[in-house]
Amino acid sequence: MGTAGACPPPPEGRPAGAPAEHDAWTPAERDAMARALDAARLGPRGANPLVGAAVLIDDEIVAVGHHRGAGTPHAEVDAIAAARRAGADLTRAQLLVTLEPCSHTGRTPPCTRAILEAGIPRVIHAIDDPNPQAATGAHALRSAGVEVCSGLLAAEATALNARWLECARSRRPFVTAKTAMTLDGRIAAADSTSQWITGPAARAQGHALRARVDAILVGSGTLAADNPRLTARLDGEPAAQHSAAHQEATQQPSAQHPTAQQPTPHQPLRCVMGLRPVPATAALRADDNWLHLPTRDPRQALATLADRGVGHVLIEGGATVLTSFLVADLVDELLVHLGPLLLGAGRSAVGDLGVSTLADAHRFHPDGAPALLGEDLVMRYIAAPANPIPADHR
Ligand SMILES: NC(=O)C1=CN([C@@H]2O[C@H](COP(=O)(O)OP(=O)(O)OC[C@H]3O[C@@H](n4cnc5c(N)ncnc54)[C@H](OP(=O)(O)O)[C@@H]3O)[C@@H](O)[C@H]2O)C=CC1
Ligand SMILES: Nc1c(N[C@@H]2O[C@H](COP(=O)(O)O)[C@@H](O)[C@H]2O)[nH]c(=O)[nH]c1=O
Repeated sequence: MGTAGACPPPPEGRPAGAPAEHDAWTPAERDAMARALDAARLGPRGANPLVGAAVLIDDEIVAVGHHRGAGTPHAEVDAIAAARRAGADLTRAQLLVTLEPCSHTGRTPPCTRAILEAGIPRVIHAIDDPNPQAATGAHALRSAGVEVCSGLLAAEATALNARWLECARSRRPFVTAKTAMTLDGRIAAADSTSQWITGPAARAQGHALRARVDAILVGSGTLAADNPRLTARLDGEPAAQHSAAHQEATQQPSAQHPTAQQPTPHQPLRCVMGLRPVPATAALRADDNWLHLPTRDPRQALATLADRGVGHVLIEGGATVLTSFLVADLVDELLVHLGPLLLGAGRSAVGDLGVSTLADAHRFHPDGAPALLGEDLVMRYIAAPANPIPADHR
């Protein structure tokens, strides 16, 4: 546990998420927060932030936990459970967590309750929670007699969730864009055929993603060309060659569920964006869980989705719609599924971004290792906060 006086001043008055590093943290506290950040990275991107936690007793990390996505235990609860399994005496522990513990009941009970029930006397969180519903956690813990400090590795914690924090600030859904392209960057042949560029294993991962987002969006061009169903289905073969971390992050269907064409329990809201009316015969009208967004403005589309309670939307294309979200810097996460074929002509995955010189390129950072699913390469990228260009690429 940190020495008396090592706790930085209470964070009141500091804007949510603002870094406030302090030089009085012990090396063990720093190590534990670094482990919590590493654990956080294992979680899936989306409507929820990436959060990790570590339990420290006598300068020893006795347990680490992280959040695995909506509806699953929060990082604090995960770490506390792991500490209990290890037989740790939590009344002597400090809990280090990358985001302020929540004090509200969402899909899971408040983390403050779990901390108080465990009898943990000291909590260090890296950054404050910008969600007004959850942001009273530090106050609630202090009121109950827990010592609460914040600001340790705050810059790293802010960077980890930069795009999520931006979504929270601007009250818009987190945007994942997925595109299945050929080796020469085409998403459809000259005659508009595109099914299928990627194989069953990569498509199965696409369906697993559909099954965890709140909404899926395509443009009216894709609707006209493909008449897609846009449902989440466990079709395709289970993937054989990808890491456990990748499997967890994407909630890849396991080898035990190779069922063909079976709808998953959660279905996303199926959305089509564009001014054209949605034909009465469109497959996505199969039930009421669909929405026409009669706009070409991506911000307008996201505002409408936010009003409908959508926290995570998947943009599946086509190129025109994807380009409009990229131009507006509204793609937080980009998934590229690369099929081993060449077309030489046809629809490019991305249209004109208004970039005329390399220095203005939209840059993304790899988010985990690429995975080979069947014969397709699946790559995950995260957008930089404001697409800064690394110095060595200038
Ligand atoms: N391989 C893959 O991963 C995918 C491939 N595809 C393929 O892509 C092709 C379709 O791509 P694309 O033609 O680009 O179609 P889009 O699906 O991007 O739809 C474009 C249409 O959407 C409307 N629209 C919505 N927002 C905007 C905007 N910001 N600016 C301009 N128009 C907008 C316009 O129609 P309106 O007049 O209604 O406003 C426009 O014509 C098909 O061949 C399909 O098979 C599609 C998805 C994924
Ligand atoms: N062509 C292509 C994809 N295309 C996407 O899948 C949609 C069809 O969805 P559904 O009708 O529900 O099966 C299509 O309109 C487009 O959004 N996806 C991929 O993973 N790989 C591919 O090669």
